[in-house]
Amino acid sequence: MLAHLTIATRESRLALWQAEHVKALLEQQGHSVTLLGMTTKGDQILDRSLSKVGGKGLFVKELELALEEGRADLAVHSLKDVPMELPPGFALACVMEREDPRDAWVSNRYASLAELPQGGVVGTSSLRRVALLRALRPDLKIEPLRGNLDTRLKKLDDGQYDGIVLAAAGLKRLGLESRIRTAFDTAQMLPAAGQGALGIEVRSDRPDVVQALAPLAHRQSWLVVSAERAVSRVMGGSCSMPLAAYATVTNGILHIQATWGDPDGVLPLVQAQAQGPVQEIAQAVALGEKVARQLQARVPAQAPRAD
Ligand SMILES: NCc1[nH]cc(CCC(=O)O)c1CC(=O)O
Repeated sequence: MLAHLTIATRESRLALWQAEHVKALLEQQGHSVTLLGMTTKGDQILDRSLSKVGGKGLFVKELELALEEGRADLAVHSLKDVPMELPPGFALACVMEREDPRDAWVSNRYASLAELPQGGVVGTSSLRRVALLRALRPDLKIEPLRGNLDTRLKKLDDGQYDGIVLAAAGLKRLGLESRIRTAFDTAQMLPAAGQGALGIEVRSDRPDVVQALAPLAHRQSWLVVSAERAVSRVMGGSCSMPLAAYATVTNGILHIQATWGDPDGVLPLVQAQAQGPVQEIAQAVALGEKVARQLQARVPAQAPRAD
């Protein structure tokens, strides 16, 4: 059944690109689609790190309100920004084909992190990136960097940093791939759960919208991000914890790796991995949970837990 659908979206250039992308795909299916742009708290608060002001949920609450009030039918999110547990009444209707999941080194001075001299200044506010960078290069000076992609690139170009780390997916979507000097190996900079994938949120009582979205779902991407998000969920994954989780599927076997970092940067990184056959989402989730339990068993008892 064809429908008129309204997409709630943030108004950053990346969020609008993603919403337009979904709009075009739904129009190809014969639906008519309009966008409803809105600003979220996460877009407004730029002077503090997300982990201090309330976490990932800050980017999705306003959009959920629009769904709840019937002003919109679906919300398009970078899955990385979507909390592990959605509030009651909401569901992830679909996960779309994943873009490049890697982190990218962006710099006007150095072609790679390896070329950066001792004590170089790197910009990032992601606790995961901070923990992984510290493990790779304990000499670096890591400075906070927030804002949307254009803001972050502007701050780099103003000369405040020798280099910054951004998700390759966002740069590629905005036609800024040329800014990527090197894409980090996933083994070196393990991506965040869901990085590079888009998720579409709906109200749980809208099977009609879920049905309209079915052709946009990408099965393999859904499997891998389900495993990754299970790691975060078990670990209590708020963004006040440096946590990386990355899964791939080859010949029906899902392989997942995860890394836990100490928020205070004192304890060494803890790593775990698992693999197994996957046909159903539940199997992917079980592998993610297994990796999370391995991590938990290896995190030193005195480690501060995220609150
Ligand atoms: N936290 C912000 C955010 N959310 C999604 C992306 C990039 C695109 C994606 O991962 O889908 C970014 C920017 C970044 O981390 O550099």
